Parts: sequence; structure tokens; C-alpha cells
Amino acid sequence: MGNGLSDQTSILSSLPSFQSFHIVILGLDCAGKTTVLYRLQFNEFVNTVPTKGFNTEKIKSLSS
Ligand SMILES: Nc1nc2c(ncn2[C@@H]2O[C@H](COP(=O)(O)OP(=O)(O)OP(=O)(O)O)[C@@H](O)[C@H]2O)c(=O)[nH]1
Ligand SMILES: [Mg+2]
Repeated sequence: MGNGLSDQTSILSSLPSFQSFHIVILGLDCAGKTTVLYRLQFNEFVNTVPTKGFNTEKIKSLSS
């Protein structure tokens, strides 16, 4: 999931650039949620460890 859903052009560029959103990513353990988050933020693959609690990040779309 982390690799497939995190292409900036397919997700973030489809959102209106003048708005901000709170997005919650839910899924089973090891589904790839953290991978998606950091792929969107840094636009590269980041090796993850299982998350304790939750992660939160502010991401600016490249298209805005
Ligand atoms: N093959 C493959 N592996 C992936 C993909 N996305 C994530 N992974 C791998 O799956 C493992 C778990 O990814 P995480 O992003 O840590 O998963 P998570 O949903 O945050 O897991 P928890 O924090 O434990 O709930 C890691 O080893 C990732 O490298 C994908 O699209 N393809
Ligand atoms: Mg995680």
C-alpha cells in the first residue's frame, strides 16, 4: 500500500491547492500507513518500524 498509494501526482495534485485538509490514514498493522505518510512528505521511500501510538505530519502539496 505504501508504495502504490503515495504517488504525489495521483493523490495530492487532485486536491484543490487553496485548501488545507486533515487526512486520517487507517489500516491494519503493517499495511503501509507510515510508508505512505513519509513518501508523501519526502517523496522517497523511508524504512519504517512499527508505529507506537500515531504519527502526524504537515505536508505541503508540490502542486501549490
Ligand atoms: N512490498 C511492499 N511493501 C510495502 C509497501 N508499503 C509498505 N511496505 C512495507 O511494509 C512494512 C510495513 O510498513 P509500515 O508503513 O511501517 O506499515 P504501518 O501500516 O505503518 O504499520 P504499523 O505502524 O505497525 O501499523 C514495511 O516493511 C514497508 O517497507 C508496498 O507498497 N509494497
Ligand atoms: Mg506505522
